[in-house]
Parts: sequence; C-alpha cells; structure tokens
Amino acid sequence: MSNELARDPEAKETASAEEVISFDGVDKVYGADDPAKESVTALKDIDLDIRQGEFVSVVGPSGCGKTTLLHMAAGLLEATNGSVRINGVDVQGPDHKRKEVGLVFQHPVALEWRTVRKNILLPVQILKENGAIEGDMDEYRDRVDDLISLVGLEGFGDSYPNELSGGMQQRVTISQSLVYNPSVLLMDEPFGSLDAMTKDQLNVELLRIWRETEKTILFITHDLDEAVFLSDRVVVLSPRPGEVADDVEIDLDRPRNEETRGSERFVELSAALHKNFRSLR
Ligand SMILES: Nc1ncnc2c1ncn2[C@@H]1O[C@H](COP(=O)(O)OP(=O)(O)OP(=O)(O)O)[C@@H](O)[C@H]1O
Repeated sequence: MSNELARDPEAKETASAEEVISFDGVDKVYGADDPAKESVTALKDIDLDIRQGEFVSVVGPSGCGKTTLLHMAAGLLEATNGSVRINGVDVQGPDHKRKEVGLVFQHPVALEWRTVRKNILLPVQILKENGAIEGDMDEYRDRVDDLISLVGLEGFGDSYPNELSGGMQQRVTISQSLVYNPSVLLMDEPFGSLDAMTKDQLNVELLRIWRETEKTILFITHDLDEAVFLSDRVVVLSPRPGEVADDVEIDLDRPRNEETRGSERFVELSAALHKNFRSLR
C-alpha cells in the first residue's frame, strides 16, 4: 500500500511520550455550572493511557459514559476535572491540533448530493477553511484515490451515498476520518447499525487498515466479542458514574481473521469478559 497513508512521521516526533491518548484524573459532570439543572456525574477519576499504535476498546453498561469519554478525547467536550491529552498536548489548549484526530460515528455522515470521492474530501475542505490544515488540494485528491482502494471501494468513487449499502457507507466514513492523516482514530460504535455478517467482515478489514496505516485507535462498542476480536486491551467501565473497573489485555495472535473467533483463547477471553461484565450490575 502507499506509504502516504501510514502514520504522519511528524506526529511521532511531537509525541513527548509513548502515550498518544492520556486521560489523567478526569471527571465529567454534566450541568455542573447550571444551578437550575440537576447535575449528572458521567465519569469519575478516569486514568487511562493509550500507547502509540495500540487498539483499545472501551465497553460498559449503557449510560456509563463511553461516548462522553470519546467526545472528551476529540475535544468536543471539556473535562470538569483533570486533563485529556493527545500526543502530549491538552485537547482544550491552544496548541491542540484538530488534524491529529479522526472521528467515526455510528451513522455515516456522507452528504447525499456529493459523490463518494467528494464526500471523502469534505473534512479536508472544512479543516482547510478553519485553518487547521495546509497544503495543496491536489495532494489530498491523490490521497482520496489511495483511500478508496484501501477501504475496498474501487469503482465507486463517482457513486452517490444512496447507491451504496450501509457497510459501504461506513467505509466512506472511515476514509473521511483518514483523509487528513490523523495519528488517532476515535470510533464510536462504527458498526453498531450493521448486520452481523457485514460487521464481522468490516472488523477484519478495520484490522487490516489499522495495520497498514499504523494509527492509534480508541474504539467504543456494546459488543464484547467485537472488543475482544479487535483489541490489544479492553477497558471496562463501571455503571454510571463510569470508572475504570478493569483493563484486560487481549493476547490473541495477530493478524486476526475469521478463524480467530473460533479459537480456544478467543472463547476463553470472551467468556471471562462476559462474566466480568455481569458482575458489574
Ligand atoms: N448533554 C448531556 N447533558 C446531561 N447529561 C448527559 C448529557 N450527555 C450525556 N449525559 C448523561 O451522561 C451519562 C453518560 O452518557 P454517555 O452517552 O456518555 O453514555 P454511554 O455509555 O455512551 O451510553 P450508551 O451506551 O447508552 O450509548 C448518561 O447518564 C447520560 O444521560
């Protein structure tokens, strides 16, 4: 694959430590500064470090603060206490570079009147308008073609979103998050609305894309088996207020494929995680 899509070498240099995503003593209280509303403590005392090139999933009961955690890493929400850093830089500070972070949400965000190619280019146009990235558009147009082939959408660059299946639309979303070459991908249940077969297939493909692009990934999911299949570590949050209840190393060999799901070790790890999860209630 093209080296163009691998991790930005500049990002490696700017990371002061191996930790690429760091939560340090983070609390999130919604409504803390609005006396008219009852406050909700979503997350409490989160310490979590994700190292260069790691794939870490976060699981936990509904409402425990998974999306809140991800939105804080994206700089979309401010921590009430503590700090969140990407590549050693506070995401709320003036030195934070928005281009360091790619976001993938559960539902595709493609605009129906733009072709696949133009949709993939959209984040670049937005970031360029905001002054967050520089460089020539032609450079990014070439990159779009590399991405279309990386995510398996060859031949669909001139199609419109309504001509694509749900799985293909999520491939577009993944390309959108990679187009400006962030060092970090934050993924919030990206395959949650897909059927089981498409989800399994995209899981395998995501691992290939991760391997080829060398990104650091923070992945939110409700699906414990998906978390085991994908991750180096699975972080378990307690019921709200979410605290880190467990941080489980997943020692399955890589590369992983469909056979991995049938392996003895996968079944063991999955069973242990399900048991751990039940004990939280
Ligand atoms: N803007 C908000 N204002 C007030 N409370 C909020 C807000 N957003 C989220 N919450 C509350 O914070 C808690 C954590 O929400 P969050 O969406 O992060 O959980 P989650 O683990 O992602 O949930 P789910 O698994 O159901 O998607 C919930 O109790 C939710 O009601």
